[in-house]
This record gives sequence, C-alpha cells and structure tokens, in this order.
Amino acid sequence: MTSTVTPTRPPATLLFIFGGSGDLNFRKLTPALYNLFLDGYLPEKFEVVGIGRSTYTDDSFRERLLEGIESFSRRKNGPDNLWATFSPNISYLQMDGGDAASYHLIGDRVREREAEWGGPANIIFYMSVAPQLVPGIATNLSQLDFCGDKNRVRIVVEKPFGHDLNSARELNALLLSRFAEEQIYRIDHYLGKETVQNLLALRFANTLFEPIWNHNYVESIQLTAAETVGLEGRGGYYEQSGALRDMIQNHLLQLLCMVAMEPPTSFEADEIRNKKVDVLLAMRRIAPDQVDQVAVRGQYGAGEKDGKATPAYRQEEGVNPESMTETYAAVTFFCDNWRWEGTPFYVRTGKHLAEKSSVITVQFRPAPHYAFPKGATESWQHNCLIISIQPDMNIRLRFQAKRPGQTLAIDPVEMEFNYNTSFAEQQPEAYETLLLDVMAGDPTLFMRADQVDEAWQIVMPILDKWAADSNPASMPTYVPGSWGPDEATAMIEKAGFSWLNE
Ligand SMILES: NC(=O)C1=CN([C@@H]2O[C@H](COP(=O)(O)OP(=O)(O)OC[C@H]3O[C@@H](n4cnc5c(N)ncnc54)[C@H](OP(=O)(O)O)[C@@H]3O)[C@@H](O)[C@H]2O)C=CC1
Ligand SMILES: O=C1O[C@H](COP(=O)(O)O)[C@@H](O)[C@H](O)[C@H]1O
Repeated sequence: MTSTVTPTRPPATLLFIFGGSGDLNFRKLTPALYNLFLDGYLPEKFEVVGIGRSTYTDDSFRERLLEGIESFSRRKNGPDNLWATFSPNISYLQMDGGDAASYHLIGDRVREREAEWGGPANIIFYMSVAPQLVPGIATNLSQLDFCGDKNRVRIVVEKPFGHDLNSARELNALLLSRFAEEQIYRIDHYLGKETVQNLLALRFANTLFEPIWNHNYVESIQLTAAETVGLEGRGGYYEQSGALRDMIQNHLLQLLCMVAMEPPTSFEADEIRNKKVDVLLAMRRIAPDQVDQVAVRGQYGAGEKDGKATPAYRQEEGVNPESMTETYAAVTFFCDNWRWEGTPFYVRTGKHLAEKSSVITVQFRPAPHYAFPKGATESWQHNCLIISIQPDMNIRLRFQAKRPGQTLAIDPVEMEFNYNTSFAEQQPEAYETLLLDVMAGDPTLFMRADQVDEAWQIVMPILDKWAADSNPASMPTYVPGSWGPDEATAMIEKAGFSWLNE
C-alpha cells in the first residue's frame, strides 16, 4: 500500500526470482515489473535475476519474458519499444535451489552489483516455486552473510502458505528461525487489487457508512469470488488444494477482515494488520458437529461451453476419478464481537460458475415500519451496498425511490460509483502494487504469521470434517455455468436469506 502520497523511487534493488523460468513470472511478475518501469516507479539502479534449472542465456530468457508481456500485460510492450531499454536489467542464473553449494553464485552477483552501484542495495528473494521448495531455499539463503540484514534483505513467499494449520506453523517456524518477521512478505494477491485497497478508503475516509456499519443496521454480508474458468492446467496443484484452501482460507478471509475490522488509528503496517487479526481472533470457531450446518462443498459435473462438451472435475487431467476435492465451497461465518454479533457473513467461491465476479454485498436491515399504503412497497428490496471487486469495478448503493406518477409506489434504484468513469488513471495490476511495496519495504498488504495461523485455525474444522469423508457419492455436484450446488442454496435459505448474484 502506497502509504505516502506519491511513492518515491525505492533504493537500488537486486531482485532474485526463484522460479524465474516458471509461469507466474512469465504471466504476472515480469509484466508487473515492466509496467512499474514504464510508470517510472522502479529504482534507478535495478536488476532482476531469474533463477531456475532450465537452460537459458540472458538473451533467450529476455525473449521468453517479452512473449509473456505481449500476451499478458495490460500495457504490452508499451510505447517506443522501451523493452529494449528495460531488458538489459534482466539476467538469468541457472542453478538448482536445492543445491547449497551453488549459492555462492548469488553472493557473487550481489557483491559485483554493489561494487558497480557503489554501495549496499536492497536484496529481494522472490520464491515463485512450488511450496515444498521454500524451506530448502530459505535455509540455503540464510547462510549468505548479508541475509541477516533486516533493513535491506527481504523474502517474498507465494501462496499456498502451508497445506493446513500444522504445515503452515512449521513453515512459519522455519522462516522465522532464519529471517525476522519484517523480512518476510507473504503474498496474497487479492490485497494488491485496487478495489480491495479501496475498502479502507470507503470505510475510513467517509463518515457516511461508519454509523451504520454494525449489527444494528447490517443484516448480513456476502462475499463471493466466482470464477468461470476451471483448472487451467493446474490439476496437480488444485487436486491437493480445493476451493476452501485455494480461495477462502486466504483471499476471502482477508477481504472479510477488511470489511469487518475496526478503524485503524494510523496507516502503519502493524496497526492495519493488528486490526485485521482482531477480526480473525473474534471469528466463531466451528465445532465438528456444526460443520454440516455452516459449510457446503461441491464439484462441477460434465457440461457444455460454447457448444463444446466440458469434462466433469473427476474427468479432468491430473484428477483422481473418485476425487473428494471440492471445486466450490460456501461457509457461514460469525464474528463474535461488539460490532458484528449475530450478523452472518456468507462466503462462497467456485470454479466453472455462472459469472466471473468477485463482489461484497452488505445487506442492511429493513426499516422498522413502512407507513406506505398497502401495495406501495411491493417491489421493495433491501438497502444494499454492492462492492464489485472485479471484473466490474464499481460500488452501488441500492435504496428505495418513489416511482413517478400519481400512484404511490416505491421501487429500488441505485447510485453508482464506477472507477472507469470517475478516474482517468489506469488500474495497476495487483502484482505491480505488491512488488513496489516489497521494494519500498511496506508490509501492510502482506500477511503476518499470526494472520495466516488464525485463518488456518478458522477453516481447519471444516477441512478435517471433509477429509474424513471418503465416500465419492457424498460429494454434491453442480452444473457448470450455474451458481453452485443446491445444498448451498438450501444452507442460506434455511437462515432466511438468499445468495445475491449481483
Ligand atoms: N501461476 C500462477 O498464476 C500462480 C502461481 N502461484 C504460486 O507461485 C508459485 C510458482 O507457480 P508457477 O510459476 O505457476 O509454477 P511453475 O511450475 O510454472 O514454475 C515453477 C518454477 O520453479 C522452478 N523450479 C523447480 N524446481 C526448482 C529447483 N530445484 N531449483 C530452482 N528452481 C526450481 C522451475 O524452474 P526449472 O524447471 O527451470 O527449474 C519453475 O521456474 C507456486 O507456489 C504457485 O502456487 C500463485 C498464484 C498464481
Ligand atoms: O489464488 C488464486 O486466485 C485465482 C483467482 O484470482 P483472480 O485474481 O483472477 O480472482 C484462482 O483462479 C486460483 O485458483 C487461485 O489459486
């Protein structure tokens, strides 16, 4: 989060990307770095070193990265082929992250560059590799004599952060035995999205909402992250993960924290993170015998898209034909504190759903009394604040208005704020914001160890209950292109609500 008004350029930075030859760097990291360069945010002295076992020369590596930019960057190559100016700052280091003996190559590179730049630089190690490689790489890095320097050495750890509470604790313990907490940047890319950061502005830069932002006025809150895509070739990963681990334990619980947190007294990283972790600490723990009442899972069945048959999840490549991995999850959470006691938070996510849509809907209570004549309120709907995170980026306030004419009738209408019409600026990608924050040493939008731990504690009873069920017939299914399994509808309707597909 850019806590200063205009970010100053970070100091000289040497960024090593373990997994430089991988998909994440190709699709997200280098495009983000290049956009930062185009916008003038990168340090004047800057180098990226991609690391992997594959064979590349510096030139062939740069060529591959340019392909990624042409395919995936919001700006492509940009004006005047500035890639030709930027790409000499990129090089490739062929090494195996598990081979401790080769880490002197990193030490050599740091010393060379610092000698050339005339002083110490920020050194960032981005772990864009499978999670099982992270402990070994972190251990090997920590042997380098400069890695204890808290002021200028940082490591960035990609998701998934652990597979469950125990493995997350082990990973945190390992990292914290080698690096200080302030050196560890645990990425949750949702927190880098503009519309997610705007939740803080919406809530804490306005007086309008705060008086009614509590259980007295808010009847329920829904958080949805619906995707139309399926596995996109990540069957091997997803089969070990599932919707609850992949999206709810991290992204959606982080969003919930931003919606539910108390006002911070400052924008200091730990102040924001303390307020967020307070929400997690207050969340009602789910007893094993309550799981079926508050959580629903599902798997997509076979379907059709654009006139072509699509396979059921269990027929996807890399997926067990009797898989018990959920591609949809919906959970009812409660936050037991003064502000939110009794207000349910309905959270859901899934693959192959009807729409790509991440949206937060705050539904307010009805007025205590409607004095209008009978029939006038037939079209009445709840007052709602609908916060669209993506792909639409807008905030809508739904309220009632009198329909013009001599008959007294009220209809729901909306006021809308839309990023595209209100602001001329382009939206930076989440990874642009997050990479700039790492370079600037601002951890506000990154997860602290205690946040990760609490989030795992909250979902573990559900994961344990689901893991204990090995009967393939017990997994609810849903039609691709729908809004999920009927069981999810039943869960929310039993409580007197319905899913809002806004
Ligand atoms: N791709 C995405 O969109 C997203 C990915 N992530 C996370 O980012 C991380 C990377 O994902 P992704 O890029 O998709 O994975 P890939 O499988 O595409 O890339 C893995 C990378 O790890 C490198 N690697 C593997 N073994 C070693 C080793 N022993 N030493 C050095 N490098 C090694 C590979 O390089 P080589 O084979 O050359 O050694 C490759 O560059 C994962 O944790 C993933 O969960 C998170 C969110 C989104
Ligand atoms: O972390 C992940 O997020 C993506 C969805 O991200 P978005 O920015 O497109 O909403 C999801 O597809 C993926 O499974 C998950 O690992």
